[in-house]
Amino acid sequence: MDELSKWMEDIKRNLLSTNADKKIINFYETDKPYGCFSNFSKHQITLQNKEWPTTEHYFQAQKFVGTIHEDEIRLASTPMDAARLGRDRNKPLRKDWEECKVSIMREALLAKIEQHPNVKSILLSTGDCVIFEHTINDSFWGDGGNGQGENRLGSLLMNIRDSMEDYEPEFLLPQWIVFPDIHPFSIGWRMGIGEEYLSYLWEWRKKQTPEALKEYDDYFTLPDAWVEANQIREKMRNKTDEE
Ligand SMILES: Nc1nc(O)c(N)c(N[C@@H]2O[C@H](COP(=O)(O)O)[C@@H](O)[C@H]2O)n1
Repeated sequence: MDELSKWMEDIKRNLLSTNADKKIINFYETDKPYGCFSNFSKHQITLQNKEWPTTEHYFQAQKFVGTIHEDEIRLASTPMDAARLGRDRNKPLRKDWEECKVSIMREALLAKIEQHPNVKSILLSTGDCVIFEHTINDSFWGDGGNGQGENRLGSLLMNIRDSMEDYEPEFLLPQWIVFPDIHPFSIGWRMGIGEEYLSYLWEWRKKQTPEALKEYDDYFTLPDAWVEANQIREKMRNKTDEE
């Protein structure tokens, strides 16, 4: 690599490593961005020659493997029902549950990711972001809502992501997070570091699937100043078209 190319690579590396602490994806509700990471998301999996409506159904049923409760949970109408049945302590919980529950969760997540290419592409698109199941309802699988939880579900997702063959750690935050002081109408987006960043962001976006970009755009919502600027731009464009 020649001197100039090396210098440009260094600039790019420095630019993309800023704001690393903001590379965070919180998920929980299935109807919110990155909700496909939740075990309650409606992604059917096939495991052990059986179909499971969600990873939650599979996970909860494995607490009673080999008993009538396993199929009872598999056939539950919703993941919430499956969780309720699985948490019923009147049922005979398998003796080794504490030792095997994390590997069973991993098995279920792997099946979901391998059997649903859209979930796989969304997971891969998170690059080197830290993924949290963000909820006060769970301090083992989730982050406890205050970051003090163990976040085992988020960690498993990251572990699977990072070991995938086509994994690329690159993840670019939206421009308004990286350069909050550059106004949407500023010349700063058409020259210098702002323009440079937009070109990297554009290249990165081109590598993502439409499903992954939808999650990204829904998660990183435009700040008011950018919404207003886009509306003004749109008005100006329409006016020019009319003339
Ligand atoms: N929706 C919901 N409500 C709760 O109260 C929860 N703890 C969770 N977390 C999810 O529950 C599953 C594990 O349940 P167990 O408590 O180990 O039976 C797992 O899918 C967590 O992500 N979700």
